[in-house]
Amino acid sequence: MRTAHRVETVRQAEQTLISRLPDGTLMHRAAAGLATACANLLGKVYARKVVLLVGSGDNGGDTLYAGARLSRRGAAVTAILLTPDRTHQQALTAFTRAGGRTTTPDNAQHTLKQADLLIDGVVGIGGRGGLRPPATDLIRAAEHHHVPIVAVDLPSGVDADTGEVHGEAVHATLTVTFGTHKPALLIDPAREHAGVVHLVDIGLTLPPPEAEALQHPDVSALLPHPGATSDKYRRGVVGIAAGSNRYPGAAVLAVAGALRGGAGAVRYTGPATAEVLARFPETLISDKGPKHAGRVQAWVVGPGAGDEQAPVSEVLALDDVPVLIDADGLRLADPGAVRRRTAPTLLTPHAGEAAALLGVTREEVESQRLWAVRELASRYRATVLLKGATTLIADAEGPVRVNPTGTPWLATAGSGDVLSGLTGSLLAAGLPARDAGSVGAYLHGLAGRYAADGAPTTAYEVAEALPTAWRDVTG
Ligand SMILES: NC(=O)C1=CN([C@@H]2O[C@H](COP(=O)(O)OP(=O)(O)OC[C@H]3O[C@@H](n4cnc5c(N)ncnc54)[C@H](OP(=O)(O)O)[C@@H]3O)[C@@H](O)[C@H]2O)[C@@H](O)CC1
Ligand SMILES: [K+]
Repeated sequence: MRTAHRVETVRQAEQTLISRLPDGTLMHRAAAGLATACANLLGKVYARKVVLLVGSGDNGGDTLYAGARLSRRGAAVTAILLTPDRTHQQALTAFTRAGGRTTTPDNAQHTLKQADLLIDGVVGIGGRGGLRPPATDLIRAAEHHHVPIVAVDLPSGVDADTGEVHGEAVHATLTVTFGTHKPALLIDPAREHAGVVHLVDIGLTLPPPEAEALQHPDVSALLPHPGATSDKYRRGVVGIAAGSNRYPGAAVLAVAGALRGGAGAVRYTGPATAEVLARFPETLISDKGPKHAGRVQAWVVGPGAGDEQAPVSEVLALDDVPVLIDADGLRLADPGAVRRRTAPTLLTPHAGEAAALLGVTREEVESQRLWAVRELASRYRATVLLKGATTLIADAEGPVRVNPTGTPWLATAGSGDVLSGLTGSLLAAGLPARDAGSVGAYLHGLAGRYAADGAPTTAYEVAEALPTAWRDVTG
């Protein structure tokens, strides 16, 4: 599990540790890890041209100490001091003693153009707002000349706690972060600025995180495993109330996902019975609507529903069964009925649907994803899975789960229907809503990568790749 903590939490952990250690220990640990990561990226250090962009805080201090280490290993290191009168003095002394040179922003263009590497020490967890001049022009020049950039702790200009970006921010090749990830390193749009993220352990003891990203072993531990005695009912039956005369395909795709999600059986109700049975004869069919459909351990409602209100209301009224609401169902669901539910409810909007539910623009959701997912969870008293390049899964409180496995190829028609069926199946198999959402998104993203393999793919192929993703995770 990768975990991310807010700035305030990091600072508290730092204070606790610092009081027990000699002065400067943490900064030296950070700088040592940073220098090693830069050396690994460079391949060979000797005679390489390294440029440091040094801001006014400890982030600049880390950068100068790392620059000193690289200089001692034979690199030609030049520090551009953005605010010379506010530079970290001890670090600057160490840097110049190690043979590093300094320059001012006005004289830096030529040095930058020739650099093999730029280390971004403008600002770290103490930053507010986007880049400021003259850093803005220098970063633009480095990006223009394709100089690889290593960001120190965070890409300068991003908001550490929220992943928001107000103004311009560095686009790093590699971010070397200290002690723990920060939410911005997991959550878009900031995450896209971070490149590869490398964590340096500096010995902090940390409380529960603000955000967390599952990895293979975490997902494997959460997946349902049938025992010798489980029959189809013990493994869970998932009900799918989806599709309409206009969108029968959504029902087929939701069932396709549900059949690969670990439930023992899939029960379908809706107008696309013929289409579903033609593709999946193993589906149990009910023509009486959700209320009288028989035993079901979780319902999925909404994919391709069009304007069919009745199934959504019926499912929401089933108070002892977990429910996943997707797509048209989100628009049709009565917010009061969702809030009053006592069994778990999982809402799975994309940014446009989330915007409609919140009464804001899609752009506002895209730029404030953490806020949007938390706000929806709190307004609806539900678990919310906000789809996107990095899907977020949140309850009103507790760590937000960030799914790292997505691929842009998943932005294809019907892909969300597969996800809703799959996730509903995991709910029926007994996973809590947050786990079902995060495991569903993880497998779905991985399946998307297998199905696409670098080329366009279809939602149906994503569903077919789910067993491969499952085996990959558990193997
Ligand atoms: N905590 C830990 O465990 C450890 C922390 N460590 C390191 O310390 C870093 C935090 O250091 P920090 O607190 O000195 O803040 P930092 O990020 O350098 O910036 C503050 C300065 O930047 C300025 N400034 C603000 N916004 C700006 C902008 N947009 N553009 C330009 N400037 C801007 C602001 O000035 P002002 O806004 O007042 O003008 C202020 O002077 C952390 O990220 C890590 O690298 C490690 O050594 C190991 C242990
Ligand atoms: K930085």
